[in-house]
Amino acid sequence: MKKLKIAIQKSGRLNEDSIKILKEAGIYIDNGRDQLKTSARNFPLEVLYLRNGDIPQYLRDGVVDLAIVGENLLIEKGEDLQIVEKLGFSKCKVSIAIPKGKTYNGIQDLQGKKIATSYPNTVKNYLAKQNITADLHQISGSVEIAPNIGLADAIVDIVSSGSTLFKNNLKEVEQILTSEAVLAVSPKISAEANEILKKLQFRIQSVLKARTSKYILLNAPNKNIDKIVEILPGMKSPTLLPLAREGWSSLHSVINEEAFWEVIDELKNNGAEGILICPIEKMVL
Ligand SMILES: Nc1ncnc2c1ncn2[C@@H]1O[C@H](COP(=O)(O)OP(=O)(O)OP(=O)(O)O)[C@@H](O)[C@H]1O
Ligand SMILES: O=P(O)(O)OC[C@H]1O[C@H](OP(=O)(O)OP(=O)(O)O)[C@H](O)[C@@H]1O
Ligand SMILES: [Mg+2]
Repeated sequence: MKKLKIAIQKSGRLNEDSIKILKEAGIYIDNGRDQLKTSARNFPLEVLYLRNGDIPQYLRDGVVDLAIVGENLLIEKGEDLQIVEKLGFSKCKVSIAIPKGKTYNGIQDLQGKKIATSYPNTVKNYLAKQNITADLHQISGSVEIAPNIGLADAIVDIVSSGSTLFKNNLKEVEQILTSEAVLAVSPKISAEANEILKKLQFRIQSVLKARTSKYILLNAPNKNIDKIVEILPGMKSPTLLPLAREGWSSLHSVINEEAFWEVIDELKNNGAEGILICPIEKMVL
């Protein structure tokens, strides 16, 4: 039987969450500590554990059909590759940072300066748009140390919590882009593999939808039901069940987690009681 070939990062920031999202989609694979290639037990999927940085080329060559990769890396060296799904984890920024003590009046301050980065194309394109030319030094890691050892005036690197910048006495002055883990597809994917991809994508979408949604149950006086239905975002027709208590109903619905706390207050102000919020494992639309 034909299998879909997926690349996931062998080790690093993307590895664990990549395996987790497949697992939540009901696809079980080994973690790749010893093997570089494995097959899913219950889905036509072959998994190759690769370096994040090598993945764009493997996609381009058709060595793998798809991959879970950092969006920022596709911007750096895979702009020709198609993203079919944003996966919502490994969120970060790619930013310009300079020593804390230095003043910064704008991008023109970087004209002719030395910039250390692992993402030269991203930096070049960003600066070119603003008519700035700088002296780029490509290094593959520990970029934040560069200004402290006299290698550069500024750096461009990934920022998440900001703690690496802080520890190295640097401050963020420009945000170039935001990134998250994405599912990217090879331009050489076969029709047969594409059919399996559609099935995988459907499962992943169910997982992602469930991750951002909560199931809500509450009791409310019948006279306030219309108002409460109005408050609950996104649900046109919630389930209503009569309670043994005269004049009251139980209302069930699905709400988006982000809107959640604001709505809870409004619900309480409108007489809602016994509010339960439950996680949803899968959401099939
Ligand atoms: N601190 C972070 N917080 C959130 N996401 C991050 C962070 N650092 C990196 N990422 C994201 O995870 C991806 C992988 O980063 P990681 O540092 O694990 O590997 P890498 O150095 O890009 O690659 P390789 O696997 O080739 O060694 C990055 O492209 C970025 O999208
Ligand atoms: O803002 P923060 O939360 O501190 O995260 C940012 C840091 O995380 C990444 O490095 P990583 O830890 O992946 O190490 P690496 O350089 O070996 O890839 C990135 O290159 C930054 O250095
Ligand atoms: Mg890293």
